[in-house]
Amino acid sequence: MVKSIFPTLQGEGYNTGRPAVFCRFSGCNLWNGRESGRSNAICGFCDTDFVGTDGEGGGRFESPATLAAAIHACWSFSSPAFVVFTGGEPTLQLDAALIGAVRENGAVLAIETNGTNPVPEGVDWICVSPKSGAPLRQRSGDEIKIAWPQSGLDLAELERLEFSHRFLQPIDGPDVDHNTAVTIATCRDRPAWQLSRQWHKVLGIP
Ligand SMILES: C[S@@+](CC[C@H](N)C(=O)[O-])C[C@H]1O[C@@H](n2cnc3c(N)ncnc32)[C@H](O)[C@@H]1O
Ligand SMILES: Nc1nc2[nH]cc(C(=O)O)c2c(=O)[nH]1
Ligand code: SF4
Ligand SMILES: [Mg+2]
Repeated sequence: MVKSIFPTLQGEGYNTGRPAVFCRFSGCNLWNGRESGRSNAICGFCDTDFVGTDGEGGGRFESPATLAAAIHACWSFSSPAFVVFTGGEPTLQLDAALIGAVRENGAVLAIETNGTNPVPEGVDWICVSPKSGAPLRQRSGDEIKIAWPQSGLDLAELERLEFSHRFLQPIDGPDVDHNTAVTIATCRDRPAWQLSRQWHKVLGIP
């Protein structure tokens, strides 16, 4: 099930500013997506509506080929598409068949995952965003990008994992100004980490 498929610029982390097609899967294993469930959720600060299939380009796709075609229809250039799988939690649905179907057109594939499940082979860019209280099974990748601050996450321990780039991203919401100040201070204390801003929110793009 897919909540939405849309072209935009990657707004976060290492690939900030890069044109991309986002495929947002429905559903997550750390929150049911309903406001009433937020206080009991393992991940309680999520900024995303990933319930159902009612977003732009969303739906139930009958095969990997039809979903791949819908994704590629959002990329109107001759250069290979840059496709970001997100959600919700994309590892609950992204499998070898879909990876194969999307790659067939020479696309570069990226994933935004909470790391609770290993990412399948064939994804070119892995961004892991660990969540306090959830198991971390995908322990290597291209970038680790932590919504910050989160008590219960140990940055010294996370620095030892094999990621090429490390980001802290202020948690958006009612405390965003405070969280931004805390995140700036944490980066200044621990230079292994770089600040990630959610630029799509600043720019008013999806
Ligand atoms: C909506 S999640 C979907 C992918 C996956 N479930 C995950 O958590 O990585 C995409 C990214 O947004 C981050 N994020 C979610 N809510 C946020 C918030 N309120 N402020 C800042 N970043 C947030 C996540 O940590 C993750 O890096
Ligand atoms: N522009 C843009 N960049 C993003 N990077 C990660 C996002 C996500 O929700 O996974 C996201 C998003 O929702 N929009
Ligand atoms: S794990 Fe990701 S999609 Fe799930 S609730 Fe947390 S931020 Fe949202
Ligand atoms: Mg988002």
